[in-house]
Amino acid sequence: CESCYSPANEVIHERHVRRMQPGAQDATVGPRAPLEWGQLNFLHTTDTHGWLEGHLKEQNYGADWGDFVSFSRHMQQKAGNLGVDLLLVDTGDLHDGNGLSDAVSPNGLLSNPIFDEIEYDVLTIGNHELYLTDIAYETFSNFSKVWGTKYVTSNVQIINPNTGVFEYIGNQYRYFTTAHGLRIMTFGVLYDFTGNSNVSKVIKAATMVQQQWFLDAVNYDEPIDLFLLIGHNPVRTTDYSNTLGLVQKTIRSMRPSTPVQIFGGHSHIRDFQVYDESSTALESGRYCETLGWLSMSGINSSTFTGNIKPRGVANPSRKPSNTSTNGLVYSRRYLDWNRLTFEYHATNSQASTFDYHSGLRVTGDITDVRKELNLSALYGCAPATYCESCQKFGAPGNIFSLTSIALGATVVNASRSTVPRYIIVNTGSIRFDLVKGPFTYDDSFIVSPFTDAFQYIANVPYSMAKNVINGLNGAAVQDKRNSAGSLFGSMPLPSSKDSCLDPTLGLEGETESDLKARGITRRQTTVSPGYVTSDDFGTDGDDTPHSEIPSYSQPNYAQGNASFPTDGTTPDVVDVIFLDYFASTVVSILNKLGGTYTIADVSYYLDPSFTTQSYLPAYAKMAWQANVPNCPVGEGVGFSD
Ligand SMILES: Nc1ccn([C@@H]2O[C@H](COP(=O)(O)O)[C@@H](O)[C@H]2O)c(=O)n1
Ligand SMILES: [Zn+2]
Ligand SMILES: [Zn+2]
Repeated sequence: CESCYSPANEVIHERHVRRMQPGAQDATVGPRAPLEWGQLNFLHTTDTHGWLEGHLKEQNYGADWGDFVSFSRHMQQKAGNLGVDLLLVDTGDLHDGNGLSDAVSPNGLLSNPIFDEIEYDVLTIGNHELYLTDIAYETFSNFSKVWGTKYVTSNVQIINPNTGVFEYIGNQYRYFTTAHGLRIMTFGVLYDFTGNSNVSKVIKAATMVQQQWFLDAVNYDEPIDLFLLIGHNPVRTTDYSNTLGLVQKTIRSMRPSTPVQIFGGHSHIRDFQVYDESSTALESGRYCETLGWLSMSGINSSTFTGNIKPRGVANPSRKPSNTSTNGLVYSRRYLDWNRLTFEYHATNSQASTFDYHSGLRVTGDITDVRKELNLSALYGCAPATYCESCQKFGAPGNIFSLTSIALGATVVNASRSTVPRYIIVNTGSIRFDLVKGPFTYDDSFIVSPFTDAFQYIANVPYSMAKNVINGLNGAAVQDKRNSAGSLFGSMPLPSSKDSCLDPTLGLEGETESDLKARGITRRQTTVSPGYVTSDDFGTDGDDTPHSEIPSYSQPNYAQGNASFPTDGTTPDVVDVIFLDYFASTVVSILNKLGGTYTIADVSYYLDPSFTTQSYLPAYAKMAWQANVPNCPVGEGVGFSD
């Protein structure tokens, strides 16, 4: 940057450099309109998966957690000024997807304290807090203690290591009164997850809704103005993982007219569903790409002291259905996670600049942790971009074309290197696109964060082995994929100057003619590719309009191979290599194909320290290191440290 550096404002400089990416457009379309503020308002995050540094390679999602700290403080201040309530909600999955959370053991050790800088009112647990025992205990011993009564895990327990007895990781429910007097009962419900390690227990929703404590909480002896049902749980009731519908129905059967406001996650999409005339549900994407906004008015409460229709701002106006007569009205919005968006919606909070000291400090903490973990260390320079879903499976730019080559080249047991082999991974193990240009230590977690190890069954008859991949892809699915965005379609946003709004952006409530009166004619704007969401309220939920990114469905499993004869002949037997994550599924597929295998036939193909986190770095060192001196940093890529 030309002007922002001085030793005294190193943090601003660092962040500014991170945003001044080559190739930035002159102008692009920002938020479409100011937010509608109601009696009760929510900001919602979910499935952050450690992306607190923001998207360093996509300015469209380029804000970091420090920017979110400043934004949330502005919104709290604004809520106070308007005389309304604002609640901050998170619905889990804090790890597995970024170096900031995953380059330490246990995951989250350094990123959770950064995450904790947001003043959440209620939070709940995700499945990624429960796969591994050390992470489950980090969540129980540290995270849940930081959040106390605000951490609500209504159906998740863990063995207390001191007593040996199962207890709730957080609280079963939270009953609280808002700043303006609304009385709220909160439940936090994880979907019926079964992949947890054996120290935790996920009580099925169908069981939970029959438990006496739950029935007592719904029939609480204090008045309830609204049920706040949060869950790491897709909101769409047709999603096979959804159990929020059952919980909502149970509450509704006992409380016919009390509003139930639902926040979900896990399927990584933007979504909003109307459940009934006083229940709606919002899901706010993934990976710090989306900040969810929901506002509502018309809640009946004898103790509410605030404004039902705050003045000087737009108000929610949508009824859940055309025939609703109960007076409840709603608005929902999916905000793109960038400074332009945050600065636009933070206006009029009476603060003269956007950045709070607390926000700048958090940005500085992120920079420090990135340095400490050496996250920008380079493995190699990727010659092209490989995407998860923007290209057909099998296309050269599809990431599973790359993994197929990388697996063949790196998953090699020296003592069996001449035995032909198939190497199979679940496509859900890949979490993000791999971008042309520098492939860093951080990127290795972004693309393939899990620590699933390579197992195998030796000498499987070729006639059987060649059909395993099809069997897996046709077999009952234990895996789930849901990808909502793609780097392929992302475009950088213009950098908005620190502490200074883009002058072409209107202030809240300003029309085009107001702008003209201030001498501002907007520059030609460009709609960038990104989220195009359709939900129960229609197609106006995306705060920033985008053009649609192509999205192709992918199979659940993909494979590479190596050491097959090159003369066109077929081998008699091959090694079938797969991840321990789905070993039992492979055994059952082989048996369906005529085998008589048991899990005792499965052993490690490589040392279990070589995992799904290892093979892409190994491949990058092998194939992409020579490109490093000429690496095109100009592909929207820059380093923050
Ligand atoms: N060891 C693991 C754990 C999970 N996965 C993949 O992640 C998916 C769940 O992720 P969410 O963010 O949606 O909760 C799961 O379905 C697997 O695809 C994995 O590969 N290895
Ligand atoms: Zn997730
Ligand atoms: Zn999840």
